[in-house]
Amino acid sequence: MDQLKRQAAARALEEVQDGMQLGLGTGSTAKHFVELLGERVRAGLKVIGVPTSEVTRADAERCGVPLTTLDEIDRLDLTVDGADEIDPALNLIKGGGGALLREKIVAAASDRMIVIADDTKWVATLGRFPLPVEVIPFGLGATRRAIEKAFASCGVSGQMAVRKAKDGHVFVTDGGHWIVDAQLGRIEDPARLAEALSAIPGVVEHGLFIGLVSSAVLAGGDGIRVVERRKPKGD
Ligand SMILES: O=C(CO)[C@H](O)[C@H](O)COP(=O)(O)O
Repeated sequence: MDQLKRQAAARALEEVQDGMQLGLGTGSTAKHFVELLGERVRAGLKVIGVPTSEVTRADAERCGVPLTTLDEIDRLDLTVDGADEIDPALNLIKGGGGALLREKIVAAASDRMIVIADDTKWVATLGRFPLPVEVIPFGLGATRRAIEKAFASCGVSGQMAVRKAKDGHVFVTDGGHWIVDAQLGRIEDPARLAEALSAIPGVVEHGLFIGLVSSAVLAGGDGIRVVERRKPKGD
């Protein structure tokens, strides 16, 4: 599986050109991309990256990839990131690694986003992977009830749990927030659900990435498949 992730990362690296400003994703697949990018940088490629998490920042620094922030620059040419699920419209569930907020800010600031994954992430309908919803700890009970209402209004329901870290304590995101993971099974209308969740005051962000991806690079036993989004981003 790790080999497939690296293959997908290597294919995405072919899209990187000298002088590009890049968004650097988070997770085990995105880590391969950062490592391979670092090899190219050490061989003379000139790029600058914006990391989507503190973990990716540390990886990029270790690999020698020069970094900047979205305060220093306005736009990114390309973001390369992983995903937990990818549907045929190239909508995603992200946030398994807990970096969904910065990942979405970076993706939204990018002209193009390439999602890289092994082909087990490809699904007909999003929802089997628990949907991460990043929340403010204050008033969590009220926020959870509002989330349940939003789910019901979109015809979905399922158990919700505050994410725990490996040490058993509540998982805290880079932004200091918590994550509620919702086991929904099937999300028939992810765009509608995304809108409903975004309207809740205690929800900082959610893991539905709608209309942000330009193309998906999927690595499987039969090789690499590149799926392009039908309409260019922004249209
Ligand atoms: O959204 C993410 C982190 O917030 C990751 O991209 C997603 O969890 C996929 O990770 P991996 O490549 O390790 O399977």
